[in-house]
Amino acid sequence: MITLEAEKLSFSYNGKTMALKDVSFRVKEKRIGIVGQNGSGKTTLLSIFMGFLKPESGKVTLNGVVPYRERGEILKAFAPSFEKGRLPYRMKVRDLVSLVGEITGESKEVVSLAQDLGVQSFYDKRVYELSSGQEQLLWIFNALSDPGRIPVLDEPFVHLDIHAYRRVVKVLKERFDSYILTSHVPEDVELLTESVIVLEKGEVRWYGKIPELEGAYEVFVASTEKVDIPNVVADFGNVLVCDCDLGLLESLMRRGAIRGYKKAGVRLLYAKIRD
Ligand SMILES: Nc1ncnc2c1ncn2[C@@H]1O[C@H](COP(=O)(O)OP(=O)(O)OP(=O)(O)O)[C@@H](O)[C@H]1O
Repeated sequence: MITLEAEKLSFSYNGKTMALKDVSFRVKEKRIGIVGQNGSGKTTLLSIFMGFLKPESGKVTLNGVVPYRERGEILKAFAPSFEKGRLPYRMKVRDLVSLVGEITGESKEVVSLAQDLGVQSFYDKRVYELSSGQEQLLWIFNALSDPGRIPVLDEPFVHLDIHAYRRVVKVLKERFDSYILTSHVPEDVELLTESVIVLEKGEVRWYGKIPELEGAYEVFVASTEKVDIPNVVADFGNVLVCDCDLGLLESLMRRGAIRGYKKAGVRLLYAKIRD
């Protein structure tokens, strides 16, 4: 179980950009998602929990440990994957995988993980030769390869194609019962986590267990179709978020006027965010 706690936590870069403002929450869960739009403060929050950044004010603990005071303790228990980190750039991927196997003492599992993630398809490349998506897969592999540590994944899907995305989702769902991940995509955190912290412009908009989110539906329409749907909260092109009646949606479905609908979940919180 992971317990993330923050109380009136604030952080600014260079004393200017307020990245987190008076953020408070307590989340206890095995799989936790941090979700928010670009620039909402996800990486900053994760960096504070990993002990890489010290809060300007307020309190923060991860499993009872104050991260910036005991970063060593945190990194013994958690394996962060940050896109902006460093990998041994001249090394061949195959050698890197072997090295990780030696370090963890779990060579067989490590090779099988590399295969399941699709990393073996670029074994003969050196790290500096990798595409963005391949490098990201390697970062994910790195964070997932130590069985003794809980993975912490910052925007793991951002450069991945649909096949790589599905492989990573499968690996996470089948092999890992505990991790923290950030994403700007509500559906990703709904698919992979049980509790979320929703950030909006450096503040917490909502936190808690995903099934506790009630209300509106997402309605899928073809872009050419003109459908009269009441109480539209937000319009994302051919996905509308509406606070409407289930009976109405069922009748629209029967008439073929809409393509489908589902509970809006985390997307409802996004729908209410205004630029
Ligand atoms: N090194 C930095 N120096 C100055 N400002 C920064 C720095 N890193 C982030 N910021 C600012 O802090 C705020 C939060 O950034 P952060 O990277 O935490 O957001 P994010 O939610 O992870 O964004 P994204 O989804 O785009 O990765 C933004 O306004 C960003 O411009």
